[in-house]
Amino acid sequence: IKVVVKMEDEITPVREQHKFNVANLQRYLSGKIRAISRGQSNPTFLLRNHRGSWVLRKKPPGDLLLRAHQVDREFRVQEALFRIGFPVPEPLLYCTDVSVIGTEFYIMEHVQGRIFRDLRLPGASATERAALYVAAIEVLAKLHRVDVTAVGLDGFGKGPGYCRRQVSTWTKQYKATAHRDIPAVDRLSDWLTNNLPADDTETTLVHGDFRVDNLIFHPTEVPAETRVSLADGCASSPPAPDDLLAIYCRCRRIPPVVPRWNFFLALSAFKLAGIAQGIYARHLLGNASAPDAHKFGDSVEPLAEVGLQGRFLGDSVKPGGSRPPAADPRLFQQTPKGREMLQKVREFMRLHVFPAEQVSVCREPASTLRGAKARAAGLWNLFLPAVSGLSQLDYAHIAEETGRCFFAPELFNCQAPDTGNMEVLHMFGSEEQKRRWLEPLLRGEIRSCFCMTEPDVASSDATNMECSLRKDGDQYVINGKKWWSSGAGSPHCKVAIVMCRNKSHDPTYRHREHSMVLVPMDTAGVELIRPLTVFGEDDAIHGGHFEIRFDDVRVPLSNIILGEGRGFEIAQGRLGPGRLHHCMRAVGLAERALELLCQRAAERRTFGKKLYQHEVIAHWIAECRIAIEETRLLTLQAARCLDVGGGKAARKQIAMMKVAAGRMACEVVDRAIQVHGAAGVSDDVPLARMYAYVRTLRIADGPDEVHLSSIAGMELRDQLRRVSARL
Ligand SMILES: Cc1cc2nc3c(=O)[nH]c(=O)nc-3n(C[C@H](O)[C@H](O)[C@H](O)COP(=O)(O)OP(=O)(O)OC[C@H]3O[C@@H](n4cnc5c(N)ncnc54)[C@H](O)[C@@H]3O)c2cc1C
Repeated sequence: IKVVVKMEDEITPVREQHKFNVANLQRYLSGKIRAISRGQSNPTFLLRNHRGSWVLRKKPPGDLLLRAHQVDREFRVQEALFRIGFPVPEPLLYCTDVSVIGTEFYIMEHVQGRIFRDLRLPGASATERAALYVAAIEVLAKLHRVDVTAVGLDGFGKGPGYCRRQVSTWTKQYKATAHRDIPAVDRLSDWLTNNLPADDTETTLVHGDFRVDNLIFHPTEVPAETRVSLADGCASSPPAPDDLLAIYCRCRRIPPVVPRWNFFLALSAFKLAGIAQGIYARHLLGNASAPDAHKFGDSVEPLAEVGLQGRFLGDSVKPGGSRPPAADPRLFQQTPKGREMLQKVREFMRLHVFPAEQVSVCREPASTLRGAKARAAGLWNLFLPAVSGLSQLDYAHIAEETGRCFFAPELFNCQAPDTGNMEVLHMFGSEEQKRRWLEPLLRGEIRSCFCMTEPDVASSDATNMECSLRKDGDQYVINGKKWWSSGAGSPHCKVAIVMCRNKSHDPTYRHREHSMVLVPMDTAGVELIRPLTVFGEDDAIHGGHFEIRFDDVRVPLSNIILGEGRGFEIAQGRLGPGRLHHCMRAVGLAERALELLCQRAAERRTFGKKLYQHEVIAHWIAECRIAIEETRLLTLQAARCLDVGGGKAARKQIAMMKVAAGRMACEVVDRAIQVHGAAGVSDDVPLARMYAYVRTLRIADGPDEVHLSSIAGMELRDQLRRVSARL
């Protein structure tokens, strides 16, 4: 991200009133920069020749507002910031000789990148959008952290009293340009004057017009440090104001409290009203640069009204301080598209899924017909942000809904392990691998399985995996045994992603010995040995969990995903979203179990009372509700972290959610079973099957104990970092 003065995205002819003497400029620049002038439509100009391009910034022509357009100050600050590595374009020269082009000007590096004129950041994905907003806030905080004295700007500003000066300057500027009486502006000015913060002593560098469209973002990337630092902030898309404040405070290393927030909101609106009035006045004088300057006159009064509203907001806010972000339901709002899809999924479940479930209590396999209906309704592959356009947070709400019935995810082509495998292929697959496997998976034409766990080694430590990988000419040869390969028994399962190992005997290579390889299920040497049961049941709804032998299985070298030794990297990418989907489904399942519990407690009588009238049962109901809400918030928080910071940044939240969801769902279903008495363990209600499923959650995708150890490790690391940051 680079903080720069504004430039138009498109080069347009120089406006008549902005034209200057190009020959003079060329003469002046010869020996300094060789540049050819190509005008732009505002006081910032692109200079280009065969060697490169530069940017010229000058004062606008005509009578100017008091203390506005001080390009000499801009240049000086930019120089100071550039010296300390702050992301501004390199300032190159300043010309005070007004005879050259009519005003003072300076020239700086031309930075290439993305400028978003539309603050909704069209073209950026939901994840990227949130990250870009957060990056902007981080840069702002970084600017405010600059030590003015240390960068040589001591004495530059006027020191303490910033708020008082701001109110007075903007009042004067507004009055100098006002074309009619607007009482709201006067009232706002009076309120600000009479309500200045008592402690108005802080001095920092202030960018007078810090907005997203005054920033240049990297052409393609979001800064790596931004993605990582989002882990704690967990902003959504676009991030909520409280989130941005929390991130700002953290980056400035100040307590998460913003005193007199209402004053600053009102001041911002007042300044905007003043700016709008200034632009309109320049339009009346005929030297406005904005093409729609004539419209600004109409926005002055509404802006002042907004400022007056701002007075009534809380006197101070504590982003992430007075209340944890997770407690604010706005943090987990879906995008409009996400809400629309959730509604559609709910309606689909009501019309096509729940009625089918009653035919054969949660056991009816997903019918092709219902799957086709879901697909026709556009409810297909919703789990994959790149395909569905939904964020993880959007999909988390949908996964909760589909979690209420065992076979529902399959109807929407959102069933594990295919979802994780599709994610792997989408993120890491070659074009050929995508064409051959991802596309038919996305169309729902084939199924897949994921072969990581092995019978002979403790697989919760993935470095133990033994299944071997050996190169032989233009082929890989795989030998080993896997088990718990879910879905492998389905007749539609056509491909396995197999975690294999190329042993190096060097302990430093432990995490670089494993690779993931695509193995078509019909390859010679792949043998399904036996299906495994879960609590004695075959659990065959998605094709069963199989033990598989790989005996001299040969595949082309091009079947490796990402490259040799990249298995762990892929596993990290795969497991984040997959775990999130499991957990949100567990929340939906727990909701369903609580529903059944309450129905039973309300209709069954023992010892002269309805079950719920026994206090112990009433308390169970309350405890289940609390546990579900807690887990949902934790899970949605993990979804937001994933959206904003990616899998690496969301690791701790994902691990916490994974442990909490399995435990919570087991507890809720167990209580529902208890309330049902013997019926609870029968097939008349889906609770026994629900229990079997949620109990496996505490083992599958890594047992609770392993996650607890890694949460503790990350927590200790974070705590120690905080301590060292304070020192
Ligand atoms: C229903 C179901 C579906 C599955 N689907 C798949 C699939 O599709 N593909 C696949 O590859 N695998 C699958 N698995 C396997 C699952 O991922 C593994 O069972 C899991 O990773 C644990 O490995 P393990 O069974 O070898 O347990 P082990 O590694 O032998 O661990 C046994 C126990 O040791 C304890 N333990 C382990 N490490 C620690 C520690 N650091 N601290 C304290 N205690 C510890 C834990 O209590 C753990 O439960 C599935 C499992 C189930 C139940």
